[in-house]
Amino acid sequence: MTEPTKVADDVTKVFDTILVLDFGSQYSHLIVRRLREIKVYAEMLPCTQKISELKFKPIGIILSGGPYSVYEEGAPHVDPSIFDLNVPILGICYGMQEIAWINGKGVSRGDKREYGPAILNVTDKECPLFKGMDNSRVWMSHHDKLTELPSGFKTVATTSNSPYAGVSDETKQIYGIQFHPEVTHTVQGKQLLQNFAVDICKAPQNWTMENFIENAIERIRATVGPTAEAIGAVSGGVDSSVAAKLMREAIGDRFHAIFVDNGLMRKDEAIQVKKALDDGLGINLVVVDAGDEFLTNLKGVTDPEKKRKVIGHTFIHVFERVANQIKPKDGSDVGFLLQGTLYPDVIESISFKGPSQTIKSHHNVGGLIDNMQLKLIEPLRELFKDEVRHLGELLGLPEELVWRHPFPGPGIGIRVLGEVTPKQVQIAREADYIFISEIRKAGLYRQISQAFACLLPVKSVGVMGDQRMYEQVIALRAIETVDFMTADWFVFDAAFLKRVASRIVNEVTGVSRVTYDITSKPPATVEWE
Ligand SMILES: Nc1ncnc2c1ncn2[C@@H]1O[C@H](COP(=O)(O)OP(=O)(O)OP(=O)(O)O)[C@@H](O)[C@H]1O
Ligand SMILES: O=c1[nH]c(=O)c2[nH+]cn([C@@H]3O[C@H](COP(=O)(O)O)[C@@H](O)[C@H]3O)c2[nH]1
Ligand SMILES: NC(=O)CC[C@H](N)C(=O)O
Ligand SMILES: [Mg+2]
Repeated sequence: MTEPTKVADDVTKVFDTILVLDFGSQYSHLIVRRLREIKVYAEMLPCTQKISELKFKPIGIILSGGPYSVYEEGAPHVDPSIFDLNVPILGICYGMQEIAWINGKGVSRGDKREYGPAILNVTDKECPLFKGMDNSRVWMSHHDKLTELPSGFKTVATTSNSPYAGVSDETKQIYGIQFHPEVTHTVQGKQLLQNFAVDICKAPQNWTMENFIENAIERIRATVGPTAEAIGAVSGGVDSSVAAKLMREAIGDRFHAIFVDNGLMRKDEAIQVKKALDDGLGINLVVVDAGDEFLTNLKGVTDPEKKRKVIGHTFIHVFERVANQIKPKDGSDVGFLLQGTLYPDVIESISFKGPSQTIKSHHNVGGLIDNMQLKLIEPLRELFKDEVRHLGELLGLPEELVWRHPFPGPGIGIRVLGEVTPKQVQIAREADYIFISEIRKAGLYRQISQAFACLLPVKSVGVMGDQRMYEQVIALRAIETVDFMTADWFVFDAAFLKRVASRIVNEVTGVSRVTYDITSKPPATVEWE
């Protein structure tokens, strides 16, 4: 008998990991991002993490910045046993002040706040942290400062305002910097993080999606076991499609995907999703046509929040009904539920929000878990969106699917302002189709983060073929964004907008006017409802 392959139950057992301890800086997650970009695996945990309860031994630790002052009562402090792990440590801003506070308490409020660029002067050219760096711009964001060197440390870099811009204790491999290497304004920030991770911590630079895939599939197999079956809701969006494809690779047709056509999808979407997932990727897909149910429940509802609730509840209802009809071959019950949770969701739930606030619990799709008592599988929970896209490409998902603009679960339901009726949905859908087709034709689809058409519940006068028209208004929205938290409107050339407007009023019955939304987020949100 052959020994079963031993499967690591956690990514940190396969990839050497740098631990980022978060003190609540708005940039903390960027430290993780930058390390991943240089193929070093990193995970973030709150600064209050007890080292004895850590599931893995990191190869290095980074202490992030944070809004507090180390000398304040109630300020967060790191578990001092990080210093007993004998791994390199890098403190950034608050992180450096924390190291100084622990090693001599020389931290106090500076005369003036320093926010913005400074020029780095590397005074110790031998310091491995600053290898290849000098005279470049770094980004500062602080008010507190070191008043003296922590014991055992020396100065390795300065700026005109910060005599302790970089400090080190090379025998213990502990480093501190006052500026933020994780933001792109720090020109050689990535170089510094690479110096720390690769040269000082000896990180192997093996974090690639090629290396991730195999292990992820093995981990799913080990979790689900040889006979159990799993279900998952898929939308045709990139996250759920990539997660579904991994499940398919891991457990074949013991994975059942459910796609709910809520009648609020884009034109031909249900057909396309079926074609891509079922025919294209061999995923066991159940398509549920529930359009009537959604539209019936939406009758008379105009309040945006109420609409979202109605759509959400109907979705859970339909999903549960269909899930209960799926019976595994061995007569048992379905045991697992797939969810496409990504690392930003995880980070949001573990970020350090301050001593007085409780840490937010993980939010997830539709409350399915509470109701369904299924065990959760989240194969993408360590990944950022661009990593998921790369994974999708490697798994052979079509480009069209991998680079699809995000589409909200409530779909056209929140893009028809006012009451959602089949007729209104049809108008919004046709206009959206023309807009997106023209964007594709112009080769702009990948430059734009998200684009769609909205139907406004106002009427406006027009004239067409000598006849008076009194019809509705379509608003077009196209945005550029990195993270969808902030966004700016996309600048089309006038000829493009003319073409789209003319096609929509000519081809879509019920529209007399087209406008283009030129509001940034904030203050406007991406969706109109
Ligand atoms: N019409 C649908 N049918 C089945 N599941 C759905 C549907 N719409 C949304 N979902 C579920 O809700 C989850 C969250 O949707 P969300 O839009 O955030 O992610 P996505 O659709 O997978 O990816 P993307 O962010 O690229 O749209 C999906 O992953 C999927 O599990
Ligand atoms: O799955 C989703 N369910 C929703 O209820 C939902 N509401 C907004 N969005 C998408 O989130 C991003 C930011 O949108 P807002 O600026 O409108 O909040 C944009 O990409 C929106 O399309 C949703 N996605
Ligand atoms: N960005 C930071 O980490 C700031 C740390 C500390 N609150 C200061 O003002 O210096
Ligand atoms: Mg989606």
